[in-house]
Order: sequence, then structure tokens, then C-alpha cells
Amino acid sequence: MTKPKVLISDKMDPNAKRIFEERGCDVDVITGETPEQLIARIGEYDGLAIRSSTKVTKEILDAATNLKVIGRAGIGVDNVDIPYASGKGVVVMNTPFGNSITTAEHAIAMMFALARQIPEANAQTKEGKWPKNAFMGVEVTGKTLGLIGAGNIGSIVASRALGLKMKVVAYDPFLTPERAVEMGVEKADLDTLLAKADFITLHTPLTEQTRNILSEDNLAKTKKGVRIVNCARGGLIDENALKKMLDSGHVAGAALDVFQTEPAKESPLFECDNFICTPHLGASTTEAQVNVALQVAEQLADYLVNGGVTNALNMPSLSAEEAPKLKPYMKLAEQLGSLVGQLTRDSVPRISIHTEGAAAELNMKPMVAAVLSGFLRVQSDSVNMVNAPYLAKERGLEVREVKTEREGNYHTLIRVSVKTEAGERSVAGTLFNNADPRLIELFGIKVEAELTGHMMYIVNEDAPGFIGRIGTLLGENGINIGTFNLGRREAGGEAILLLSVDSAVNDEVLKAANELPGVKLVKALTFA
Ligand SMILES: NC(=O)c1ccc[n+]([C@@H]2O[C@H](COP(=O)([O-])OP(=O)(O)OC[C@H]3O[C@@H](n4cnc5c(N)ncnc54)[C@H](O)[C@@H]3O)[C@@H](O)[C@H]2O)c1
Ligand SMILES: O=C(O)CC[C@@H](O)C(=O)O
Repeated sequence: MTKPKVLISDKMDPNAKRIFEERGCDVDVITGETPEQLIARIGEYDGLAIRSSTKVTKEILDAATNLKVIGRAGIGVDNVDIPYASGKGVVVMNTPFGNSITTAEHAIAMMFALARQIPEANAQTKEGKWPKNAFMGVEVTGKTLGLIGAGNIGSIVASRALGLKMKVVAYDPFLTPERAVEMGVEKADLDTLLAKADFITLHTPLTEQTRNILSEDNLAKTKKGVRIVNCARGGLIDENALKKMLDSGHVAGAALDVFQTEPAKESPLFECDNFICTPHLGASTTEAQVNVALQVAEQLADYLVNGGVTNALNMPSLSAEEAPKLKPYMKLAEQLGSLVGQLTRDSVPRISIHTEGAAAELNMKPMVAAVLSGFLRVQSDSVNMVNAPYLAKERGLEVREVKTEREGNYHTLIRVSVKTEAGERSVAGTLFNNADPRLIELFGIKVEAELTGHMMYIVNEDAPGFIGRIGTLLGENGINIGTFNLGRREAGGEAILLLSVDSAVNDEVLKAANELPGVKLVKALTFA
């Protein structure tokens, strides 16, 4: 087996390269390239490991013809065009916890730097001014910290602030009252937070809802003398409005690690004395960089070598332990999806995936993605498990999931049903020996078949002599039959024949089969 090839395109702790190599990948570390250079090179790689400098744009993804996975050593993935990557079937992963403590500590450091004007005092002292009377700070003890965003980093900041004897008021629409109690913070709406906080710290991603969350209007609602810290994302604060508020003295100080445009080589904020900044250093500690480098390399290698999916933003997670157990189920799911896709001519507004028995105890998301991938691959070769759920959504296909933990006739079963103009049609399959996928029902008819390679699906009237006639036709055309699988509704009624053949069946043979007496429908099928 050829080794997966990975490119590390941003400065990353050397442990990442070591882990990739130990886990069986070939690695190149090539940093600081222009987009054009990366476009010229990216086609060779199966995996791409980045921090924030590499911008994974549409153009890069279009050139990345072998790329299967992108790993961000860090949290924010705003430098990756995730919808486009998903459309291309590329998994995008991040490392959500590796730099959280470090970033929370940076926010606390920025808060202290603001409270005691440390950078300016440092600069003037070094200039030989000994400016002892020029600075007067504030204590943080007893003050209120307004926390906007109470996720991983926000909750660490809250715990540190509580340790500093601050009160913490948190605004986060997804924060439950129970979690707020557990964190020891007061849950509030944004206006209440703005009115109460002596310090405000931001810890949300940049989304349409959070962009300019500290807008001119919201900054005007803050307490006079508030100090503001942003170690999350540029774009959360209106920088022009912040400059006005710093100039007027309404905002006593602001500390930004992140800017609307980065690298921020110039900014009107740089003119303000009560403004301090760092060049996106929130995650820059030795500990955090080792953590994220190890994590990203482990996750990417696990995906490329074993199919394990951890911390993916566009695909359900699948642990390295789950992956082997789910593998035969995903194969079965994909085959059933493909069978329905190949046999359904009408447009399908809804597809339902039903797991029963042992299958219902497993993580369903990967099986659903596999069904959709098989179903939609009939429409395009480039469909895979990553992009199938997105394509389904884009095409308005409603996807239903049902689980029945009780066993039926089989200890484990997956059923795929589609709603068509002719009504609901379904196929079902099981695993033999927990490993071998088998079709067991096709559109209401019991049939046992392995879905493999080239196959023929024939619907005919159940009458003597038919099997001989089809065998003769295929034999005369040099087509060798592998397996014969028969099913029928009732004796003398509608029957189906699923046969595997050693070579593709051409249109002429299909036409001749269609013309055999009693035949209602003939279709060639192909399975991976
Ligand atoms: N400066 C740096 O170097 C650095 C390092 C790491 C992370 N970050 C950034 O810090 C931010 C937070 O990271 P995290 O790991 O805590 O993320 P997280 O996903 O754990 O937490 C984000 C929180 O924001 C909340 N949120 C979402 N929309 C909101 C809204 N409209 N209003 C208020 N809250 C909202 C979410 O509910 C969640 O609790 C991210 O933007 C990340 O990219 C920056
Ligand atoms: O890689 C970095 O230095 C920044 C990381 C940070 O912005 C993140 O979102 O994890």
C-alpha cells in the first residue's frame, strides 16, 4: 500500500512531523509559500496540516485533486472554505482543546496589562523616564467581568477570573442555566452584561450573529471606564467605533490580540495610548503548540491510515475503536443506498434510514452518510461520505433516521426507504457473521444476495423455463454468471432475479434480455 502523503504548510511544532512519520505517512514541511506555489504543489497530497497562515481557498481546493483531509492545528477554521471543502468531499478537522488554556491565560494577561498599563509603563521606564506618577491602575478584585461566549476558552477564563475574586456575568445564547450555575457565573442577556461589566472579554467564533457584536451602539451601552479584551477573532468589535470610544475616554482601555484584517500592520487604534495589542499570539505557548501539533498529526494520520474521524467539522466523528466495527455496516449502508439510487428513476423527495437490532446500537451518522453517498453517487462520481449530506441538503432531499433497538427477524438490519411518485419503496440488508453485507429484501420481495461488482436486476413473471432462457442468452454473449439470486412475491406472481456477472453487460444484451418472454424490466447494476 502506498503511504498517504501529507503537507505541513505552516510553522508547526516538529512533533507533528514525527507523529506523521511514526503513523505511516510521508510528510513534507514547506512553509511560507505563495498561494500560486501551493496551488502548483497541493495536487500531490492526501492531507494538509495548517495553522492560520495558509488560506485554503476555492482555488487551492480545486487544485487539490488528491486531498482527503485538512487539519487545523488550532481552533478557528475561518482560513478554510469549509462549505467548498465539503462539496469536494474533503474532511476538515480542528483541535478544539489544545490551546484553550493558553488562550484563556492570554486574555487574563491582557486584562492585567490593561488594568495596570504595563506595556506603556514598561516602554517609558525603558526610555529612562521613570514615570512613577504617570500611571494609576485599577484592581480586578471585586470587579465584574463580562464574558461574551462561554465555551471552552470562555469557561476557563471564567474560572481564572473567579479565582481572582471577580464576579463573572456571561452572555452566551447556548449557555444553559445549569451550566452557568456549574461555572459559578451569572447568565445574562447582552444588554445587562454591557451595563454591568467593568471588563469585557470576548470568546465567540466570528459568525453572522457575532460579527460586530461590540458595534458602535453596543459600545455606547457599556459602563463608562470599561476595559475590553479580544483574544477570539477580529471582526467581533467595530474597530472604528472602538477608536472613537477610546479617544473620548468612555472606554478606558482595550487589548486586542486579533484584528479585522490580519496581519494588522497599520490601524487607527495604534495611535491610542490606552490601547495595547499582540500579533495573534493567543495560542503561542510552547505547551499549546506541542498539544495542537501532536493532536492534528494524530487525527490526520488516524483518518488517512485507519479511517478514524475525530473533531471533524463537516463529518460525523468516528473513533479508531468504532471504525472497524462500523466498517461493514458502512459498506452495507452504501450498497443499499446505491441499489436504491440505481433502481429509482423518479425524483426522490425523501429518504429514510432505519437501523434495527445491533445496528441501532451504533453511531448512526456515519451509516446515514454512507447511504447518502451510495444513493447520490449514481448522479455524480465525486460524491463521498463527506459531501453527500451537504449535497442531499442542497438538493432538498429530506433525510429521516429511525432506530429500533429491538431485534426483528435478523439480529442486525439496515433498511433504506425512498419516497417516490409510485409510493414508498424500500430495501433492507443485514450482516452475516457481523462482517459480510447481504441484501435480504428488495421492494417487498425476500431475496438474499451479495451486492458486488457487475450485476443484473430482472423483474419477470414467475414461470417455468425463464432461468434457462436468461442463462442461454448470457452464455451466448460470453457473459459468465457468478451468483444467481431469486425471489418472488408468490408462486406464479412477480419474481425478481439478481445475478452477478463477471463482466459488464452491454446495451445489446440488456435489450435482448428485455425481449425475453415474461420479462418486465432489466437493469444493469454496478457496486464498488
Ligand atoms: N487568539 C488566538 O490565538 C485564539 C486561540 C484559540 C482560539 N481562538 C478563538 O477563540 C474563540 C473561542 O474559542 P473556544 O474554543 O472557546 O470556542 P467554543 O466553540 O468552545 O466556544 C464558543 C462559544 O461562543 C458561543 N457563541 C456562539 N455564538 C454566540 C453569540 N452569538 N453570542 C454569544 N456567544 C456565542 C458558543 O455558544 C460557545 O459557547 C474562537 O473564535 C477561536 O477561534 C483564538
Ligand atoms: O495558530 C495560531 O497561532 C492561532 C490559533 C487560534 O487563532 C485558533 O483559533 O486556534
